[in-house]
Amino acid sequence: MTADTGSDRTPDLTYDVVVIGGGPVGENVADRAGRTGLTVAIVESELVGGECSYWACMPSKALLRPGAALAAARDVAGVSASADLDAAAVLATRDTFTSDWDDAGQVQWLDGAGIALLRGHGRLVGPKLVEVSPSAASDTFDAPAHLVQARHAVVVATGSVPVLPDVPGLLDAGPWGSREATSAQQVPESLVVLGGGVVACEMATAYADLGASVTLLARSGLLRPFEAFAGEQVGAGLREGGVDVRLGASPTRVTRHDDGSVTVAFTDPQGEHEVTASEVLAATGRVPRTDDVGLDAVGLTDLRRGLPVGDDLLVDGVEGGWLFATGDVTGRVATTHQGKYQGRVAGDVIAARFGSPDASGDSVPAPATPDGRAAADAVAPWSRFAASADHTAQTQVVFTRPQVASVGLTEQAAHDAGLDVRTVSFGLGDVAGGSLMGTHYAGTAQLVVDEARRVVVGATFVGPEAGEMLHAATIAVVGEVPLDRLWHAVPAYPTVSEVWLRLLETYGL
Ligand SMILES: Cc1cc2nc3c(=O)[nH]c(=O)nc-3n(C[C@H](O)[C@H](O)[C@H](O)COP(=O)(O)OP(=O)(O)OC[C@H]3O[C@@H](n4cnc5c(N)ncnc54)[C@H](O)[C@@H]3O)c2cc1C
Ligand SMILES: NC(=O)c1ccc[n+]([C@@H]2O[C@H](COP(=O)([O-])OP(=O)(O)OC[C@H]3O[C@@H](n4cnc5c(N)ncnc54)[C@H](O)[C@@H]3O)[C@@H](O)[C@H]2O)c1
Repeated sequence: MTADTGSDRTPDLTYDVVVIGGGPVGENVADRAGRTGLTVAIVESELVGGECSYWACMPSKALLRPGAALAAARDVAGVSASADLDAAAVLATRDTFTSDWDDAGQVQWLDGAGIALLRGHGRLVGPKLVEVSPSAASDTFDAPAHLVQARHAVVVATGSVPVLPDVPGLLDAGPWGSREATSAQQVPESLVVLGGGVVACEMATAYADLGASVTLLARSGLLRPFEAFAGEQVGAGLREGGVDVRLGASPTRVTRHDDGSVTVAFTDPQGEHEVTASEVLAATGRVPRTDDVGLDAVGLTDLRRGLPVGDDLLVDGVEGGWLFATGDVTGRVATTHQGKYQGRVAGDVIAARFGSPDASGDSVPAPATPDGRAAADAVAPWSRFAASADHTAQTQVVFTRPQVASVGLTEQAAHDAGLDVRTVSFGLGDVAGGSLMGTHYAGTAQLVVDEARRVVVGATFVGPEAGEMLHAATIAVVGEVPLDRLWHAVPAYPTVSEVWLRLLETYGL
């Protein structure tokens, strides 16, 4: 069903700001943009809360936590943790985290925040004009399309979609994607995982914990964008958990059999092989969701790498400074927390530029370019109107066993950026706090230090619950805290954080 398009049609509805996509990022933009009295509507074609709430972050972590807790308990001498996981109970708990795929709670939150919800598929049909047509997933499927006018700004927060590799037979085999892996109601007896990235490593861990026999086929190494030692330690952890990890393994054909099982043929440095399992999961990456959002209607094409934005989250090359993009669709971040950070920045820029004077007294510099940007030097980096952390301080935690937690630049990325860096590392099991955590507690902490400024520009922690150690490093990187001052941040004894002291001593302090 389509509406007449174009600016000659009278809009059915008008809001100051229209956000296309009600995932975690769109919700954050809407919330912040409304702070100075602007009216805001979110257009959502599926569930308010997006991928993260129902098929990504929350359900996947609910599947992973029981195995991590059990492994930690088993490693403590004197604790009797002989029980296995109760897979049915784990799946049932996961269902509570997704509210049984019902978004009523999030809709209630939107209501409370005064944000209008327009259920349906949003598509730009001209500058500041969004057509909202019924989507198959919405209960208004028979309703007519609406034309919605945005007085000031439209924000695209449509997320990303998975990519299926061009392997003969894979599409016909009806593979699982991350949605099926995070929402499965039964644990398959065996599972082949294609990919060596974050989804592959997390889901291989979860399904091995739940009792499936898992084979992971990674084209190269594991967790490639991270420091190499992270992938190596996660690979060792997966093998210890019973996963058959094959590196350098490229799938060549996938065949679904009449009995429901599936065979994956692959090559690796040793030759040609086959593995047959109950199910196959394609965890081979995602791309920004820029299709069917009407971006061509405002002159934007070739968006395979995402919607290009500046640090103010305004989309490059659109006149008038009204089109913003945030989250996965920008291609510059791929996690919920970094997308929500962008959402806060975009929301603040919109609120300050178009709303009543901000209670905080901050104001965003006036537009100075045709695409509505402030002059290049007018917005201070690290002000709340610039997503500066996108460049040098992105954080991520991979919830494998061991966990991988990182912030900022890897050693290689720092070299590529022309920095003269030195790395120091220390074993997590070699500090008193670590030894108390468990008999086999181990892991690695590494800092990447910019020698010219003597500040930390990157950090990676690999170990049990390493994610909880990350924020100290994030503060050091964002705050550009000199090592000589970090020396005075005294870690409590006996905690694993004492590794900070050991790292600084190793550096030479
Ligand atoms: C298995 C898995 C696990 C993950 N785990 C983590 C994790 O632990 N931590 C983390 O930080 N990140 C994690 N991520 C990444 C995280 O899910 C994404 O970065 C995050 O969801 C991006 O948020 P978003 O709002 O940009 O997009 P999304 O969450 O994808 O939301 C976009 C929303 O827009 C809607 N939409 C799209 N197009 C339209 C349209 N034209 N009209 C109307 N509505 C539209 C969609 O229905 C959706 O609701 C994980 C990803 C996967 C796949
Ligand atoms: N904890 C978290 O923060 C978290 C968890 C899950 C996902 N995510 C995010 O979601 C996004 C998607 O994750 P993902 O794991 O799908 O993507 P990814 O980009 O992390 O990994 C994709 C993997 O698929 C492999 N691959 C790609 N094409 C292939 C082909 N033709 N044949 C064989 N292998 C192929 C790649 O080599 C890589 O190992 C990522 O950006 C990730 O950061 C984050």
